[in-house]
Amino acid sequence: MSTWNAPVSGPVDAVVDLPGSKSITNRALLLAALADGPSTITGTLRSRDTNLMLSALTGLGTGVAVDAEDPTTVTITPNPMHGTDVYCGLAGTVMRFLPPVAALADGRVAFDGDEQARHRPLATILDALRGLGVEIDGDALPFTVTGTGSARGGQVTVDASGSSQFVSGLLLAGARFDEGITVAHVGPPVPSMPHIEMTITMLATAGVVVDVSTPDVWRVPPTPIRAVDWAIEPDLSNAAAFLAAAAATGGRVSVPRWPSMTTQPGAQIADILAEMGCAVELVDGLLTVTGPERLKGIDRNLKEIGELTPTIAALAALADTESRLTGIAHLRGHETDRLKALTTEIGRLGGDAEEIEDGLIIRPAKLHGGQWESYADHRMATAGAIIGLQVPAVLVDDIETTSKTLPDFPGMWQQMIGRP
Ligand SMILES: O=C(O)C1=C[C@@H](OP(=O)(O)O)[C@@H](O)[C@H](O)C1
Ligand SMILES: C=C(OP(=O)(O)O)C(=O)O
Repeated sequence: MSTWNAPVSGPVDAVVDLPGSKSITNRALLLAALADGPSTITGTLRSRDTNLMLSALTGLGTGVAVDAEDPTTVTITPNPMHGTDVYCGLAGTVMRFLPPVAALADGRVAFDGDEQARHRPLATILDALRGLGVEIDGDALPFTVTGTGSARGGQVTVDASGSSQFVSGLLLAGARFDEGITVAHVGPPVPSMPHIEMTITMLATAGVVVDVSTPDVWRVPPTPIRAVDWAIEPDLSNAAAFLAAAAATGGRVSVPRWPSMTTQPGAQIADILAEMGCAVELVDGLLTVTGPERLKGIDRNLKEIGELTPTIAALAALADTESRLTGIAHLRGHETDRLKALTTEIGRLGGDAEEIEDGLIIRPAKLHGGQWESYADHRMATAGAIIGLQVPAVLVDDIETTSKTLPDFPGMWQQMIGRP
């Protein structure tokens, strides 16, 4: 683990091409492994979270062939699945998406992950699978799923207010259950609904039509999952951190290959930056953000786009007016308790951030340099980098943790500010 002196920068002027989306990559890999034939995936994100998914699928028996010249082109060949050990790291998409897949394996699948991952909520999905007759030992990491080669499926009720990934996980594998699956949510609203839309849209592309005619109920029929040669979009949530650099420095950042239609909630960063005072334009797939002289705070419910919070909070700490970020109580169960982490770290630099029941209030304050802890959270590390563009001597610990979803964040950042 190394301390990284976040570089200060004047107005940036850069084009930043982002690697593939974590969320789309891990869904595509999983669907390909359960499909009715081989699939080739292009633009595959190769980062810690997606490499963990690839290792887990390999362990379960799936054929994985990586192109020798282009590691982002991966061919997946489905095979009957068997018992193995699955290491989840800190990846929500691995620890929540794979237990239903393990239920289809013939044998004992033992899951474990990083120390911090042992504190992320999992019981909801493990209890749901138990309710469908799957043998599971444990309520959090580490736990085991003992599969019999098939799963009955059926109807299950969950409280998914802690994470949309509980619903996505059940839907992604549900078509392969004997009776399909019907998931009903009962409880406070589900966060990150666009990520459930992403799941439903990708299932539809693979020939699985999810019935969404009743609110908060998702019905997946038992049907084959078609093989699809997926082309992965750039990661718009990671793009957000680079676009934020334009906002923080009064500079300009463009991201090519910005999809005209997408299920990625990260696309909403464009609206948010506009509301904070940036000029935003999308021309022929190139999204360009030009930062203002003075950033405005924002009053916004971020329930749908919780994963953008650290990026938005970093900008809020640099803004001239107060920000209220609400609808994000569930961030306490992300990679770390992000509400506590952001409040603590912004405060350590002299900022004024207050944790409220479902979010944060961030008031204008003069910031100074100091230590910025990452808590093994990639988005905390990038939030420190954003503040460090304007505030000298922000020392970000464990910058390597950004490799969870980006293979070379420090290199890309240096290149963006023109100091490779
Ligand atoms: O399904 C997905 O790919 C994700 C869903 C969201 O999780 P939560 O609903 O737990 O916020 C999001 O924050 C996470 O980064 C990725
Ligand atoms: C919440 C996140 O990740 P995970 O997929 O591990 O839940 C995130 O990337 O912001």
